[in-house]
Amino acid sequence: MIEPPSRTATPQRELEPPVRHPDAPAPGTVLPSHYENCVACGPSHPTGLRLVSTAGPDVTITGEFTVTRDHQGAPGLAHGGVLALALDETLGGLAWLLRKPMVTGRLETDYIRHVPVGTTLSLEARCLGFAGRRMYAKAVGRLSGRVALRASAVFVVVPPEHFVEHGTDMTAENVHDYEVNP
Ligand SMILES: CCCCC/C=C\C/C=C\C/C=C\C/C=C\CCCC(=O)SCCNC(=O)CCNC(=O)[C@H](O)C(C)(C)COP(=O)(O)OP(=O)(O)OC[C@H]1O[C@@H](n2cnc3c(N)ncnc32)[C@H](O)[C@@H]1OP(=O)(O)O
Repeated sequence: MIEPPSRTATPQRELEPPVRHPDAPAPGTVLPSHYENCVACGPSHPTGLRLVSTAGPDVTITGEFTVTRDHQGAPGLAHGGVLALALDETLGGLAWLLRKPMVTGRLETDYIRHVPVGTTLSLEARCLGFAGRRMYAKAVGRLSGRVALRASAVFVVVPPEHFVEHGTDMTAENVHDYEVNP
């Protein structure tokens, strides 16, 4: 089956420019984990990435995580799926600045350099803009300044009820809290 053009992470038309929400955390603010058991950012997850994100200027986010033995694919090297997780989380963090609930629709990843256990990956995500409910964004991951990963993504804006309907541990009440006081 041929995929419709809207499914690629490359915008097919001019995008609405992204607008940083007036209540977005100031640049330099370290963002709290959005869920304590999140495999990417949750402090309670026993083997998660414990990725820490920071608000950047405009509609950008930076993130950092240190690769441990829990994140291996080949011995001593990070698993590609784990690296995609780190990119997904950093890109998803753009929701803090846009203040819109959204889910990953598509994530295209280029693996450029291997990422060894013990190294710290520095990530950066930037919102390119919107086409209707679709949010387009790019991310890059660096090791000591050298590009190791690149990603392009489409996130889809969803109503807050999405997380109540499809998740567990979510009630209309705490989704509301999450929205107004994330
Ligand atoms: C709750 C309030 C929050 C407020 C926010 C405030 C603060 C933020 C706080 C915390 C957030 C911080 C950090 C987040 C960190 C990490 C985030 C991780 C994110 C994930 O890890 S999340 C899990 C993986 N993710 C899924 O579990 C999605 C499963 N999936 C679905 O739930 C549906 O599939 C859905 C909803 C995607 C669409 O379903 P739907 O029925 O609502 O809409 P529909 O199909 O009509 O698509 C509408 C338009 O999106 C286009 N579109 C759809 N799919 C596309 C695709 N794949 N590629 C390109 N474009 C796509 C269509 O082409 C159409 O575009 P158009 O209208 O222009 O034609």
